Amino acid sequence: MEKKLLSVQNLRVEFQSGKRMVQAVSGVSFDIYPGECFALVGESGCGKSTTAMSIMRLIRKPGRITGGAIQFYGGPKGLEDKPQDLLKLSDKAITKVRGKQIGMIFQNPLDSLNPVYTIGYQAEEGLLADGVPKKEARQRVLDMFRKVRITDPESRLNSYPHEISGGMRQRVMIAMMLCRNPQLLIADEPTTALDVTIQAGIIELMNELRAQYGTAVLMITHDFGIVADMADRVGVMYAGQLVEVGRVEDIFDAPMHPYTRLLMKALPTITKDMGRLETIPGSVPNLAELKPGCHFADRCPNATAECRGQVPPLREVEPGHFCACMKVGGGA
Ligand SMILES: Nc1ncnc2c1ncn2[C@@H]1O[C@H](COP(=O)(O)OP(=O)(O)OP(=O)(O)O)[C@@H](O)[C@H]1O
Repeated sequence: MEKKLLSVQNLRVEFQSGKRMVQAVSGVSFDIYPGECFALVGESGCGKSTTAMSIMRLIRKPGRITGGAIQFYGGPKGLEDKPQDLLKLSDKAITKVRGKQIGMIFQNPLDSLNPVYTIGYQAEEGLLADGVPKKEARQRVLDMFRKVRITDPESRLNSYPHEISGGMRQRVMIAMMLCRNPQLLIADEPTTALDVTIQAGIIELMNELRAQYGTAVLMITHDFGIVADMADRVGVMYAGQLVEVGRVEDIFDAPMHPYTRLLMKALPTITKDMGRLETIPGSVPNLAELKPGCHFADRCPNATAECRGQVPPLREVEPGHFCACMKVGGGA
């Protein structure tokens, strides 16, 4: 069996909202293999970012990880046989994993960059923390700036974050993360804030770098176009749960879950040659008031009484293709 890099097991995260608990992530499990791109997709509020932030242990109050394990097999010298559970690491130990072994880029790079320090200083900081000598750190940053095609990289080192464009800032972030040679890069909607043409360049760049460095990517997106361009496998999230997981070609050719099918029909990138755009009737349930049974039942064209009885488990319906629906593959 292929070795895993990361295994998220039955992750649960909740947020306290006044007196109520919002179940942002309810029992999510998935694996990421070395070098692959796994995409988490779903409508806004379904728990994608919360899942990603849990891996980095960046959930802050009023949020709390209430259950599960996040087994990480990455080590300083490559894959380890015995994983470490990121949820059990001390604060000091997780700080060493963050950035060095698992990097993360966000929708808005300005949230991660400090406005008062130059880009060069910030990019070198991580490498210096890894014990790389100053001169070598500068050279590595410069080499990576060239790789991500930052124009005039030497003078960019002395620029402040607000002095460069949004697309260039995202290139800087990618360079900053990849120069530390992480085994996993988490990218949370990295191109959503950018113009379409700039978006395409960033996706192309990420694909190139992934091929070159063998970095696995967890891509968080609501855009199936990006999934098609980048992902090897996809996990579709709905109301804090994974409802379908499979290879990208299987999900595109034969989506199994009614939510995945409706989500794909509702996307302009998928339907542009097929005519009318459809919308998914109803709205995402309130995560503080989840009813028993399948969370999609109220919006599902196929739902019957049995769907409201219990949450359908994610089952392997075909090799490598998992679905959580009572009506698919002979029920629960
Ligand atoms: N700091 C917070 N306080 C309270 N609730 C939160 C907080 N952060 C997230 N949530 C709730 O957790 C749920 C999942 O949010 P999350 O941001 O993970 O979803 P998402 O799929 O990434 O959506 P988006 O694409 O809009 O970021 C939502 O119901 C959201 O309201």
